[in-house]
Amino acid sequence: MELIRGIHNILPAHHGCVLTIGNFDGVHRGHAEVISKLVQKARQLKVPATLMTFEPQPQEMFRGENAPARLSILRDKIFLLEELGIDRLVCINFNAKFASLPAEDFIDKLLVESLGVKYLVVGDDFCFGKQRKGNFNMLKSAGEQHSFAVVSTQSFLLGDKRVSSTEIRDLLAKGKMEQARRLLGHPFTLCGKVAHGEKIGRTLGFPTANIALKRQVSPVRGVFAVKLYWDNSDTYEGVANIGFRPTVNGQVCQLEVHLFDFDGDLYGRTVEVELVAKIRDEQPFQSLEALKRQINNDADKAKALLGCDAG
Ligand SMILES: Cc1cc2nc3c(=O)[nH]c(=O)nc-3n(C[C@H](O)[C@H](O)[C@H](O)COP(=O)(O)O)c2cc1C
Ligand SMILES: Nc1ncnc2c1ncn2[C@@H]1O[C@H](COP(=O)(O)OP(=O)(O)O)[C@@H](O)[C@H]1O
Repeated sequence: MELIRGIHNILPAHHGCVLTIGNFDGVHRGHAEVISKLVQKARQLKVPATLMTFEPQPQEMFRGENAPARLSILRDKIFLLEELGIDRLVCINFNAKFASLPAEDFIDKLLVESLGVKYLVVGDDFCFGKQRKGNFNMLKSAGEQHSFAVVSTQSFLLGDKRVSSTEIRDLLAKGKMEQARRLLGHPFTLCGKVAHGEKIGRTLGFPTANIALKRQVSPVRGVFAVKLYWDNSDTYEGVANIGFRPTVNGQVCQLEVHLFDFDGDLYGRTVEVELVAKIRDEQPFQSLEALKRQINNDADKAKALLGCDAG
């Protein structure tokens, strides 16, 4: 998959594509359905299947910390979109300048002149351009004028439930990991770099890799059975806490993972943590001793949930 970062990197050679536009947060089963149709059309028209997305996500630019917690960071999206057969990802830096681009310019300059769209798939509630004046009907008439088809995505249902990023966030917040996984079509993971912490973990007998979530707000909190891996590593199993660590007066929300059969050095490594099942909510403890006893318990539960050997 080719990654094009920023409008200025769209070259004349990129003219001609089938396109879909959106956040694709989580790259869930509804997204996968849209992408599969797009890829089919691309193969038929012999042009690249192209997806336009925004970084940060528009709500993050407009609402800052009040934006909903993300299901996937760009790195995860790239991986998942590539697996689904997207040939080109156009990632637009969503800043005040881009947000003020008039809807007509978005269509004429970007979609028609630069990208040479042959077929466009968007939700029929898709709004774009300055003051969000651009809409589906406007795209439809531009399509008639420049001879490209504009089709709307259908809601993808699992059972009687519409698969949406909001629904998945709700399931995750309630700790319903298996249901969330079903709607996502893949496990929910958090990704980040292992940083130095306060070195308390090892004194408790539970070294914990502290994984900085940077600006990512986690849609989940609490204690989980997890799997952890990086690049082409083996998969390690463990138990993790995501929260503020009230017992040691933590100030920022942090992901901490203790791995069961590991005694290496993880500092500086970018790791992916799959949250398999929730064990409990985070809570304050009277002493580190009490916390240690609880973590022991959590580790046993995690081992049972992951199907590891007891002990
Ligand atoms: C499985 C697990 C469960 C945890 N649960 C809690 C908890 O309920 N409350 C809390 O304050 N800290 C909890 N912690 C976080 C510990 O406070 C933290 O790992 C410890 O302070 C070590 O910090 P350090 O890695 O910076 O040395 C938990 C950690 C793990 C690994
Ligand atoms: N079983 C293990 N699980 C997690 N981290 C481990 C393990 N064994 C060794 N480590 C290493 O120890 C570090 C965590 O030790 P800890 O005392 O909690 O220090 P810190 O406060 O810096 O996280 C990890 O970042 C990792 O490099």
